[in-house]
Amino acid sequence: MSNIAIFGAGSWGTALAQSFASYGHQVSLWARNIDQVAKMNDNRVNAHYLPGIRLHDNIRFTADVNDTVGVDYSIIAVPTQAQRQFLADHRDRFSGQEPLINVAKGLEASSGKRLSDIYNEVLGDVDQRYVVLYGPSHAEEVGRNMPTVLVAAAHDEALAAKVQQDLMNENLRLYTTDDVTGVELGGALKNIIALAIGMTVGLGYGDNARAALMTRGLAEITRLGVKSGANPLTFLGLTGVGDLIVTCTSGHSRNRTAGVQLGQGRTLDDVLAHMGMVVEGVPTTRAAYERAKELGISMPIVSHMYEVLFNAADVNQAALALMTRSGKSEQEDYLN
Ligand SMILES: NC(=O)C1=CN([C@@H]2O[C@H](COP(=O)(O)OP(=O)(O)OC[C@H]3O[C@@H](n4cnc5c(N)ncnc54)[C@H](OP(=O)(O)O)[C@@H]3O)[C@@H](O)[C@H]2O)C=CC1
Ligand SMILES: O=C(CO)COP(=O)(O)O
Repeated sequence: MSNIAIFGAGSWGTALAQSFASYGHQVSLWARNIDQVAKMNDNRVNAHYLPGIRLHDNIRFTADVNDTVGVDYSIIAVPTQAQRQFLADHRDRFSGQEPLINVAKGLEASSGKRLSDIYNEVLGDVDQRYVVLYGPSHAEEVGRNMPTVLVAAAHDEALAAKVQQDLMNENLRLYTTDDVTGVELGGALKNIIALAIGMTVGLGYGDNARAALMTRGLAEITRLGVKSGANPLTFLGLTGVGDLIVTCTSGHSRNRTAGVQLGQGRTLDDVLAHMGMVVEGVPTTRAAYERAKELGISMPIVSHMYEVLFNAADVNQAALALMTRSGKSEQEDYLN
């Protein structure tokens, strides 16, 4: 059994803590808010982020990152836009040898960068310690030990295999890959499509529109991914089509929920102010839009999402513009 530190006691960090603790691992769950730590200690529940679940006795709570030195694995579940600063603030804490497992899904809005790039920039070259653990997985289910299948991606295949061997349990199956780029892009970009799908729900569009958005969204994700050096097959896997399906179809999804509210006519500021949880697809839309421009890739859904989110474009007009693009060949258009 392993000693695991999890940084970020939002819904995902807490759910993973519960899953690992339930199967015998010792988990330290770090939150920045000392009052939240005290409440979790007293009540053994994360009332805001994962209500209704009694947290396992193998989890200890802390607000001190240095209280977690010497663990076998550090798992970082702080939202994407906060990770650069979080790592910089605690650079010494992360200067050890243990694997660093990132579970946040997104691209940095200010730079368009993937999280593996940010880790290397802030902590020095940590490619040999870096793992990304993604897949179709809502916290509300993982926290209740409902069957879930993820992918551990690492440049060092032996490290991915060690994570698989150490952390897999009967309700959390892990696959491995060395395609860090593909896994990071699939996990980040599906949130944009889930926002778009939510909008179609809010607008009263039908199942046909949603199936089309998922399929053509996957084409855009694959296009950006392949141009960035990813293996195209990764986008047919758990962290591509798998995560796209769960996020676009589940009532648990924060991105889809935000999209529904936007489709119903609420403003972005209002939706984000009342969500109470992170909506990664919003900043990632900005990042993906800029990356697509830099790389010269056509990403029409992402471009229209950018206009709707940040330039107050009308969502019905955006849908019409997508429907009336010039005719294309499906296969020829897939990677071009
Ligand atoms: N929820 C899910 O089902 C899944 C989420 N993910 C990914 O995990 C990541 C975290 O998401 P999730 O747990 O859902 O988010 P939540 O909104 O549930 O929680 C966010 C957590 O991050 C903390 N936080 C916010 N800003 C900072 C900061 N600057 N420094 C340190 N901590 C900070 C919050 O603390 P505070 O309360 O003090 O603000 C809170 O504990 C996201 O990238 C998401 O895409 C991946 C798979 C599944
Ligand atoms: O990544 C997720 C599911 O795999 C969570 O998606 P949301 O952030 O939209 O809830």
